[in-house]
Amino acid sequence: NMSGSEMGFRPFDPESSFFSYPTSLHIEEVSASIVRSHRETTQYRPEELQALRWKVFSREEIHTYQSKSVDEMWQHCAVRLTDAVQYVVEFAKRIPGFRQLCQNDQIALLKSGSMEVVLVRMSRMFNTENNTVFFDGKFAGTELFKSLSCGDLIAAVFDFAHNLCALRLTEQQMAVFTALVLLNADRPCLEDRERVQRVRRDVELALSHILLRDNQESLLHKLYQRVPVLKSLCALHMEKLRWFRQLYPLTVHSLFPPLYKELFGSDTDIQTLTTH
Ligand SMILES: CC(C)CCC(=O)N[C@H](Cc1ccc(NC(=O)CCc2ccc(Cl)cc2)cc1)C(=O)N1CCC(C)CC1
Repeated sequence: NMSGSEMGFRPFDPESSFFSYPTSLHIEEVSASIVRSHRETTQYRPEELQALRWKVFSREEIHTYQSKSVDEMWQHCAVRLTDAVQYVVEFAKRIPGFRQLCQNDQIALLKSGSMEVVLVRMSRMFNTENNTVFFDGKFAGTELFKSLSCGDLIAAVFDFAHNLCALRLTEQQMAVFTALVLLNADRPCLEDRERVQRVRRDVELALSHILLRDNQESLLHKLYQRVPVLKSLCALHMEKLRWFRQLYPLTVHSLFPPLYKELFGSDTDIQTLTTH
């Protein structure tokens, strides 16, 4: 008969790292709690978006958007963007371990990660059949955003949403993936990277556990491959925003939502993020 160690049992050794390794029950709890937070903070459930799928803007409605001035349309999108970011902030606060990070690190992770999560979540409201994204209650094609005059950015946003949508992530996979996007220990200005890494480790295990259970381990590699594209898309957003702010400083200063400036502006005073 096989000896104890051959059968995979280890002698009890409280000093070994084995006992700090989270149990699969703990990992189940982490993924269940992240999926619940995701459901509570995504504004629309998949079945609702499915039902709205073919509500597209009429030619007249598209024309109305296209006749807006550049700064008017930017302001309109900034409000929508801030709205989406607000829900991501709520989601982050409910990720197990996030609230235990120091305030500085919570803000640093949100400043650098919330836009990325908005862009990942956008793939949930993308219709790959007619290349439209959900906006203002209906589905819109790229032509609707013409007056933003940043066609390259809009094309990149639609491309990214299309490719991610094609992976057909389940809500659970999306929930845990977006938690991983936020819990990035390599972000700038973090005070306690090891702490972020520890919180991240359980979420990494949760994602592998979910993909293994769904028999979709190949998805892990595909998701990690999308991360650099996500980063470049955010960088493009920031670049365009700097371009816009140079052209319309007053609009950004007085008409953009405060949260927007805190998150994407350079000024560090972050009141809205931490209070609500
Ligand atoms: C009801 C919820 C389920 C929908 C949640 C949701 O994800 N909404 C997004 C948020 C959003 C908004 C704008 C962008 N980017 C741009 O418009 C590029 C130019 C730009 C950059 C910066 C500023 Cl300040 C202003 C304009 C990205 C994402 C949304 O409203 N969208 C999707 C993407 C298109 C391009 C615009 C409309």
